[in-house]
Amino acid sequence: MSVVRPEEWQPQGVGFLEPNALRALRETERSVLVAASPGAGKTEFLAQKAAYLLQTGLCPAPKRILAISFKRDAAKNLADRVARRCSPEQARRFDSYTFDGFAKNLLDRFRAAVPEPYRPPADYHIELPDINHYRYYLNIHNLRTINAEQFARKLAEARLPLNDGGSKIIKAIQAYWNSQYNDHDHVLLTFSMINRLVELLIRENPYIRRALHLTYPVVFLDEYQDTTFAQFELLQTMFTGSNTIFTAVGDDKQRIMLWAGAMPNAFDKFENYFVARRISLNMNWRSHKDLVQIQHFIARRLDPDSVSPEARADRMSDGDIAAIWEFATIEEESDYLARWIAREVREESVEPHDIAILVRMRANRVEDRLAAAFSSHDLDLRNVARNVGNISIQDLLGEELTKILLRLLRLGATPRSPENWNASLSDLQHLEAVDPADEVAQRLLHERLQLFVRELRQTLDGLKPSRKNAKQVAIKALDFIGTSVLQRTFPSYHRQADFNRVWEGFVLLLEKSLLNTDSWAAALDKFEGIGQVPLMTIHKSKGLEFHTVIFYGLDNKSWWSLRPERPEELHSFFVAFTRAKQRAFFTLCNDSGESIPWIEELLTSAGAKKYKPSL
Ligand SMILES: Nc1ncnc2c1ncn2[C@@H]1O[C@H](COP(=O)(O)OP(=O)(O)OP(=O)(O)O)[C@@H](O)[C@H]1O
Repeated sequence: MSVVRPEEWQPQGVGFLEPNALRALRETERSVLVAASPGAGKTEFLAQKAAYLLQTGLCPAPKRILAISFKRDAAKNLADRVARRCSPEQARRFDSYTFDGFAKNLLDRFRAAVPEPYRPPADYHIELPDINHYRYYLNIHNLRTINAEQFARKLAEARLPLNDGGSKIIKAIQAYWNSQYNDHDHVLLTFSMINRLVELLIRENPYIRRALHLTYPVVFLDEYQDTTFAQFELLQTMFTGSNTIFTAVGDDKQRIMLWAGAMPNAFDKFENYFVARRISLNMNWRSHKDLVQIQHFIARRLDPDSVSPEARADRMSDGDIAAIWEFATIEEESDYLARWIAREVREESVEPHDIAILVRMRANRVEDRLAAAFSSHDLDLRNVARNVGNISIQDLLGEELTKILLRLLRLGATPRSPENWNASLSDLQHLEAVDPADEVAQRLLHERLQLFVRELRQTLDGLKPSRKNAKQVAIKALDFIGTSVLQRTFPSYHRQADFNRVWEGFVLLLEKSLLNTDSWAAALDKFEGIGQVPLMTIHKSKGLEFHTVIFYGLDNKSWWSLRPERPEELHSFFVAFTRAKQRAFFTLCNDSGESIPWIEELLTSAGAKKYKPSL
């Protein structure tokens, strides 16, 4: 693999990077904190910096880059961007994880080294509790005087081992750990407990620490503004004393996880601890000038010092770009949205998956409300938070197993697909650990894939694309790859229960996608959400972007917490608004609640209109 000289390296796949982005990219001696507004290209910058370090040999093999994002699909998005810009061998040295995924991976690999009495059995179960879980626990254990939110926060932050003679809350936390470990055949761990276990494991184990230092000279942190105290502490425990250089990107105005323990002073902490250089980006590549102007008006409410970014995208539509749509009834609202989206798809050629419906909470309820009207206009609504088995659709799509099997199925379902062919070949090389320079082995791999694709095409040609045939087809693809090969290659599938969760979700979603579908190719599109209108909470929309965003429910009941005295809610509002490339609309329905005057005033002063729409 040829190495590019650093001074000759050029940005990959984009025209150019702004001077500050280049400065931050070439800074490899010191940690950097890149602070910038929505759409400034922070995630893209990380992908470019990864390409720079990998292609110039500044991060030489076998050393790797560790990238940590907040959500599974953000980690996937970043890994995909790097894969598009680098050779497969280079891209494989880019480890893109979520915080939770990385911590769990370390726990599963080094579980035997976790000190007693905290060492969990290999078949521990993962629990995803909400606040009611803690309320219930405190209630039944007569600990009602302890506030559940405070308990959850402290549980996430308290260092292990817990001190026996500790305060009341520490004693309650110790009792909680005991109760989760009580039944040895059914030990239950939450991700915050896993974080604490791994922090203890690494603190106590200099060998693991050293291995981390040697493996990862470079660490990236995406959406850094929402890092929690426990996550930051884990990073400190892992990398203190190393030469690892950190690059964090984030936007203070998009901090939406304060309720979950995000550090309010995350940026200062980073600068001080890592002696980092702070660099700002000044462009907005996502949205056009008129929309950026409205965004900036809202941004100034969050931070009076915020600087107006330079908009780089073109405006593509003439009509309204931001408005509050008012409706009398839920039926009227659902009908209008369905008809409006259907018209946009038909007449303006906007793809259904490029029009997102965002909600503050309770996406399932909104899905129930909208589904009938949407289907009567031949629109499919995809609620990405819905679970298929025990995994959400959004998470499932970020899984390696999903990516590998989907590519194979696409090869079987479409006559020609060079992109999937190359990607599948590269998957096989990786899974079978074939040396790219070994021509004989490469040819054999090629022939194996060719044979399989021919067989799969024959199978699919003779098989009705129906729900009952989904599993048979999925098994065919899985058998070709081999369960044990996947489990050996990806640490997150080592435990059978983790593998099964993803595999079962894959089969269930394939079955679902085959309902009322007349071809295998169309079912795979449905599987990926192509041609469907996504519905998600603001939290799930972080880091994503859409041609048009429709925020559903700008009323005082659907968004009761949107009050001037709760700045973090305005942050959420800002995140929702800034997902739009071209237009952002808000619905207000009298059946659902009353208007929120201060936010309406903010929007209308920024340039948005308010009216009762009709088609
Ligand atoms: N240098 C560039 N040239 C052209 N397009 C770019 C460039 N940088 C980013 N983009 C595009 O701009 C959009 C926004 O980029 P990105 O998602 O990286 O922004 P971000 O700062 O991470 O946004 P947010 O904080 O809102 O999630 C993407 O579509 C990306 O492909």
